[in-house]
Amino acid sequence: MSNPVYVAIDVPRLDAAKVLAEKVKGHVGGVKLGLEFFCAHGHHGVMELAHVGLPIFLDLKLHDIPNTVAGAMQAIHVLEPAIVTVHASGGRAMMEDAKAAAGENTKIVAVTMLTSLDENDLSRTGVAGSAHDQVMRLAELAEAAGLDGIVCSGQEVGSVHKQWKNGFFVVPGLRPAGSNVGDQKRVVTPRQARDDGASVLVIGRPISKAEDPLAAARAIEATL
Ligand SMILES: O=c1ccn([C@@H]2O[C@H](COP(=O)(O)O)[C@@H](O)[C@H]2O)c(=O)[nH]1
Repeated sequence: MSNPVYVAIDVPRLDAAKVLAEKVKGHVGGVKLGLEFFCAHGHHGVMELAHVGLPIFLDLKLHDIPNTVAGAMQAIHVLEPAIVTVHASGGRAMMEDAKAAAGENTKIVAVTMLTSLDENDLSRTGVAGSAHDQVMRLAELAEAAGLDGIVCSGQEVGSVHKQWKNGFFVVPGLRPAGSNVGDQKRVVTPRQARDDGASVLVIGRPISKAEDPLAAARAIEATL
């Protein structure tokens, strides 16, 4: 089985991003580039990181009207990302148009409820009910829109996996036992997420901020 860990490269400098990716590349399965990286370095930065030779996950969390999101998908087509994110709350038409505009080798996955949110945060946005129910509802919408899968926390991935048997599930908010959770609220260990059916494990600071990122990536790989 290939390594399910995608290392989140949330660092502002391109040279530091390349050094980190090169350092850990033997112990992760892919590289996740998000808003911080893409806003700073754009297409050029993604092409530079592609030289590392690992699949690229563009975590852009697109959320706009369908026509605009489809245009953004077409604009990143040339980068041949393995995975791209959109927000499920953008609605079914937006997700359908995103999928239609994507390259056939790119998986489109919908962010359901950010792992930095809990039920209090959800209720402040006007949504009553549990995180679990919100994730299940948006997963159903994403599946109906023809997406490949969703992003959810490890606390929900087991239930979603039972409902959507061949879905592709991206799980961030992962922390090796005893490590600092930071701004994440719905957290599990990488091993638990994998056992519950995660397809991709997104891990950022536990590797990127470790004193020795290579040792951290190796230690996480050994738990899987
Ligand atoms: O719900 C979500 C969606 C995306 N993310 C992204 O994953 C990484 C997690 O980084 P850590 O340092 O391991 O917390 C980060 O790039 C987020 O933008 C998420 O955390 N939760």
